[in-house]
Amino acid sequence: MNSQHKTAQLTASRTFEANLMAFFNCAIKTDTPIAIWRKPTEELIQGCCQVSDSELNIEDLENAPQGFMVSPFAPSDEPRPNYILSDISINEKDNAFKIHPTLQHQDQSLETFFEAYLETKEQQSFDFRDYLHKAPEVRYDRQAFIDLVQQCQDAINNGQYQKIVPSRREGYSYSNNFHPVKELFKLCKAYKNAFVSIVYTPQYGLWLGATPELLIETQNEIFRTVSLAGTQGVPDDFELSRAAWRQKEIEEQALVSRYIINCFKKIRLREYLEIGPKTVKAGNLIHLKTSFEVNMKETNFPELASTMLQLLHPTSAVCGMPMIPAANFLAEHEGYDRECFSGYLGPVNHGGTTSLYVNLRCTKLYKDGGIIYAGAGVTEESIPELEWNETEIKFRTLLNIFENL
Ligand SMILES: C=C(O[C@@H]1C=C(C(=O)O)C=C[C@H]1O)C(=O)O
Repeated sequence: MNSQHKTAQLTASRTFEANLMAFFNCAIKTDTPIAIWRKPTEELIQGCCQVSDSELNIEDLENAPQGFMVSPFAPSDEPRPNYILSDISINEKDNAFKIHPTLQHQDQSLETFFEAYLETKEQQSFDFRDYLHKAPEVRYDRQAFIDLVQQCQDAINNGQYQKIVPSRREGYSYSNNFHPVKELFKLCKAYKNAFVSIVYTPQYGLWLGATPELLIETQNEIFRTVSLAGTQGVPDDFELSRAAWRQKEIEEQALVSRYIINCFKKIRLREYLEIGPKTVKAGNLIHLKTSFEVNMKETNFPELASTMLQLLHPTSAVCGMPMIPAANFLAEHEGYDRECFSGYLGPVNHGGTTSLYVNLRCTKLYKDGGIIYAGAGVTEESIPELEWNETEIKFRTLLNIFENL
């Protein structure tokens, strides 16, 4: 049977959630890079995996093949693979696997994947945990984070920095019926304005998240980015018109906006639309957000996305200002490797659109539990205990959903 007929058979008469779960399980079992995502304000859940074995490092977004980009926070000396090709894809609307045309004739990897899929689908006892590594031990240490915030402030007061964004991580255990795909469906329902995703690659492991922060988007000739900072925890029924911000948050967010404008200046881009700052709700939190929009055709910047990606990441929303000294400060003092937390990820060249998000409100999943990550922007006005509280409420964005079975 050829793969096309087989894939039609594979998905017939099963719900999308069941197909997606089997797709995910099969990818984990066969160590195949996979991404599943839902964009903010959209309903459509989509997934893709790469069965061909090229390891790609893509910098040129404009000419990239359809796929999913995932990149860690810290730069590396060697180019690392950062791409999952869309060899096999599925979406909620069609509920059927699609095979990328370039693969139709090179079927061995497809055959192998779909055989494993059929086998996994029937395997009642399948447990994704069996294929993951054990979690590193992470000590709960409130004082260590408070001391780190204090160190950031001392450095800021010495005049070298305007802002530093320290972060921390914490371990948690799963309930028995925890499954990443089930959690993704719950996150999609709870957080309409978030980019919700699962990513697995042999190199970076398994990540699940619901981020409020767009890094860059291109949709036909329109380029977008945002500056997002300032955080307050709010109840479910909070009305945005009641939001009040302290000078600290207003300045902290303005700094991120200035950073973006400076990047535009560096490349002599003068025409952009700036909207905000506005208060936006992201789950249990509110933030200040300014949106920037550029018409790439009118300004004659067809490769703006690739250029801005190089200039923007890591923004002063997740690293600090000035960027390189702040990144060095964090590498020296933060005490752990952020891996994909506060890196970026998202679909590239799907129907003329590329959308990359900052990987926040995310967790790495292991055999015996998860590790959750959060950071907080520190300026000279920060109160260390409040920055600790901010990381605690940021953890709740995901943990409230996981616990609410
Ligand atoms: C670093 C994080 O968030 C960033 C920092 C924020 C802040 O300091 O207020 C707000 C949104 C994000 O840009 C995180 O969520 O872990």
